[in-house]
Amino acid sequence: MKTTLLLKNGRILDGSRGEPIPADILIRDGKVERIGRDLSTEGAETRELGGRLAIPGLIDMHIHLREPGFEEKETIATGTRAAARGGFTTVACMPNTCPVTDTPGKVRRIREMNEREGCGVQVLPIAAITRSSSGKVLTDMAGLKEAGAIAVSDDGVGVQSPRMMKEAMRLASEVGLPVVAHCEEEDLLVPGACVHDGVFAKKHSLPGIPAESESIHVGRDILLAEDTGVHYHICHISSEGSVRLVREAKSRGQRVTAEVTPHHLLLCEEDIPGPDPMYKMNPPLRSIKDRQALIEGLKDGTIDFIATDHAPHTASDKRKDIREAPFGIVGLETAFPLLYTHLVLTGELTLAQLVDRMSRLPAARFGLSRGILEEGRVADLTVIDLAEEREIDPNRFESKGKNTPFAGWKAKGWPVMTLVEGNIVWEESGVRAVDRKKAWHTF
Ligand SMILES: NC(=O)N[C@@H](CC(=O)O)C(=O)O
Ligand SMILES: [Zn+2]
Ligand SMILES: [Zn+2]
Repeated sequence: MKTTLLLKNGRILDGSRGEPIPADILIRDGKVERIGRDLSTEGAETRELGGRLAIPGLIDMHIHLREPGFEEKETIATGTRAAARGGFTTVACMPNTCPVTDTPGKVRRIREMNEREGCGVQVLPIAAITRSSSGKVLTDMAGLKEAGAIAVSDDGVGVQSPRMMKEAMRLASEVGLPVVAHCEEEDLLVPGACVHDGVFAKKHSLPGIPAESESIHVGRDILLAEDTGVHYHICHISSEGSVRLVREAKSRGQRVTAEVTPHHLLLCEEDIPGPDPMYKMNPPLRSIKDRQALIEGLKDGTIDFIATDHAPHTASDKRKDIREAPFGIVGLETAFPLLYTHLVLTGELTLAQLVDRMSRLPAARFGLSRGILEEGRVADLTVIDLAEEREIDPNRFESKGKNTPFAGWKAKGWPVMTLVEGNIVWEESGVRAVDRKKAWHTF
């Protein structure tokens, strides 16, 4: 049942605007009906925002929900709750489940499971490029699209054969699906490679993953995509070389987009305290130079937006030796506060730029009619408390995955309420406490 909801005294910031404006938001029938001062409506359910920031619902185009097949790591129920708690109203889930999402029926099943078990967050399935993501036979992309897949990806592995990739791009272009690429050339990997092939690997005598194993695929795919006209999107871009290649392709007007994760923006190999699997993810944390190139690329638009690559694993998975433990860390419940605290408050990005790169831009690049907070739009929005500082405690995550290197970090900018299509899907108790001055971000 859709109700009328009135959010009082918010500060509204949409990535496309520069400054937040103080206003109330009236939501009716799942849409933003009015944004303005001193709104009132008989009988509306009301929330006092106390000057807190209201932004378009965050959008994460790269997460792993693990269901079906790996329910001990995450389920659609727990993963969508983690998304809602992190302020995300739309997430796109990768197909590396068991079985791999590689048929129209499996795409439909994810959507049905989300209808039944999800907490209300919009889940957009990404289907596989090749059957079982084994790189050999293309999937039925027309059928996948018809079933509701929004893109194709073999995330978890790179498509090794350039011929296969070229065929995939031709087909994807024909049916109108973006190709979302996990860029990794296996010929450049050594067995057990688990961290970036750099100073940390050397110090701990660990087999390394070279930066070129990513960038060689980025370069290859940009060349392959050129005359197919496909929308080619690069997952979790991590190296300076890859950023340079994307910048060059964009300067020629090619339809290439890229995402970067919070952890690659905030950490590099020098921040890894020891051979701890909590710092093991693919691609690995690279050099400080790579990290700086990612921040630069995000600022100048070479990198289009931020995606968490939320990759939950069990505690026993992550207790293994770093060579054996699986790659991946969770991200949904810490992304916004970490980036606000460590990129906005430090002056690297403006708040509006961060919001834009986590809402409007991912939506725009994938043609989703979301990510903008204005009258007449779908009421997907998130309320953020910019003032209160809290420590990251994985035990309080809604996600089953507690695998984060950010445990114990202090951050500000916590989501306190998340609305999808006008329904409150997550609300923190205590949100009503009002201390306007404290809640306002100073510009
Ligand atoms: N990023 C990771 O380290 N792991 C992902 C796979 C992937 O995104 O490539 C996973 O599924 O666990
Ligand atoms: Zn990947
Ligand atoms: Zn991934």
